[in-house]
Amino acid sequence: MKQFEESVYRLIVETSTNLPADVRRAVNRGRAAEDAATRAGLALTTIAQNIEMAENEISPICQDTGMPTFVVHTPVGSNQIEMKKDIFKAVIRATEDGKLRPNSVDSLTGKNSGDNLGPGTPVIHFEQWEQDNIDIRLILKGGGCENKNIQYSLPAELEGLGKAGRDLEGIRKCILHAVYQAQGQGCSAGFIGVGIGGDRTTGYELAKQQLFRHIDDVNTNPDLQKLEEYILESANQLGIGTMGFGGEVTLLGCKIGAMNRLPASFFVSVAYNCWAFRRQGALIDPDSGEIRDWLYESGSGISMQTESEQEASAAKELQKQEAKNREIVLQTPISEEQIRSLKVGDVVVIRGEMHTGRDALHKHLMDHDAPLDLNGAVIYHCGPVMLKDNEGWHVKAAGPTTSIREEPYQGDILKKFGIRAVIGKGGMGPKTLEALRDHGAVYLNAIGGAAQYYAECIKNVNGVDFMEFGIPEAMWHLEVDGFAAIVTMDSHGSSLHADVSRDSAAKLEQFKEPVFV
Ligand SMILES: O=C(O)C[C@H](O)C(=O)O
Ligand code: SF4
Repeated sequence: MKQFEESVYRLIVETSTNLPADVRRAVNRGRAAEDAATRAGLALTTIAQNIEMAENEISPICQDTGMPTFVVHTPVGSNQIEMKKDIFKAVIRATEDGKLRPNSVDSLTGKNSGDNLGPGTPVIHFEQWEQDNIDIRLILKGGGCENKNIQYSLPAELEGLGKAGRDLEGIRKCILHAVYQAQGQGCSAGFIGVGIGGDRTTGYELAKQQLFRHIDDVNTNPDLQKLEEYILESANQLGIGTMGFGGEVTLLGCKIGAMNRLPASFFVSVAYNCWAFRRQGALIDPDSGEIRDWLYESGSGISMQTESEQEASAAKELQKQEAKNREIVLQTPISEEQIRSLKVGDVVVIRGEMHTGRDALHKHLMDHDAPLDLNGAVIYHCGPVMLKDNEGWHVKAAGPTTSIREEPYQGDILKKFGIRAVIGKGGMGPKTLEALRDHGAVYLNAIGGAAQYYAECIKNVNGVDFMEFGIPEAMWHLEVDGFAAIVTMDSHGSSLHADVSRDSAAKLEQFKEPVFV
């Protein structure tokens, strides 16, 4: 099995950088259903562009390359111990090459192992089968969407939907509720895998197995097939939209599986996956270790440009120009006056220096000084993929992370350091909104997962602090130009996120009445 490690390496690179054909088609269907001139339409255009950039650059589609999870079927008699060693080696190499972000963090000390290895990471499931090939599949599911997974124990009382019993009706309500509670925070438009039954562990496992199904397959169980179709259609009426901006496209795929349960338990487990639905697989020759075939059609043949974009390049230029005219340039450091002139819906373009900061930094800044003056500064909720060579650090991928995690800290930190803008995704809560109003600051929503798109706006890495927090959590000082984002929370008390959340809660109630009786 000389080639096995190389084959696993190729599988990792392909998974991280080239979104497969079925996922691309689903995103394209979403684009066709959304009005291109809306905020959600704009977000989908950026997503489409980012998918092609990642493929061309052979760089991560999203900076969060997730929890590498391998599912391997091996012929009887294959040496799984050797395979595991090769998988580890391939993971280390892919991390060194910037195809995976170092994502394995000690839960007690916070120390990043730096190479994606550590207790419990990567995840590898082996299973024997009576076939000649090795079937190895990989999913890279990021942390933001993982945080939106949810498990229901029936019977339950669900917000907006009322009683959910131990039947298809109850299951239906749980799944709709799962999409609703994710809002835009898991980088909608998303895909969901649902596991009905099992125990708390196997229920989630079943849900994640569903994510390995082809998006266009048809469930062999007619009840579940109907439910899948119903959910896809109904979830898209919730009005959450891409990135939670509101709109027609909230869900791109729904796959449901069922297994037996204990008499006392009835779990419905939902695994939420962002649009950056990265999974691939290969059939491998058990003697040579070479790849015989890919298990999911490659995305390379599927263009992410709409027909009109391909045809009308002149019109596109005009559109671009118009968009440029509407944009507001924010040069850092930003004044309070400039911030006060902004309102929800404005598109801004940032020029100058911004500083990354996420969980570790926010906690630290609560009771420490900042390493530099942050008056008028922009904080970017981002954990980039970075590589170092003789010339210094380079950004390989740098999209936003879910901002709501910083809700306990953000308001205090804004005021303490005089920060004027926070960039992230998914929005923040009432405490931050109040601080934005009191202090004069804005929240800017960038497009989650568009890691190549934003990396291109970063012109220089000016420096870094807190490397001891690990690459994703360090405070990177980045020189940017043309970094576009949308004001979704302003300094006058308005929040697009609060509006969409309220509207979708009202829409959810429309699904209260029985459907499958
Ligand atoms: O960790 C990250 O970079 C992003 C994360 O996947 C998120 O969605 O918040
Ligand atoms: S940032 Fe968004 S696209 Fe990237 S892993 Fe997190 S949820 Fe997925």
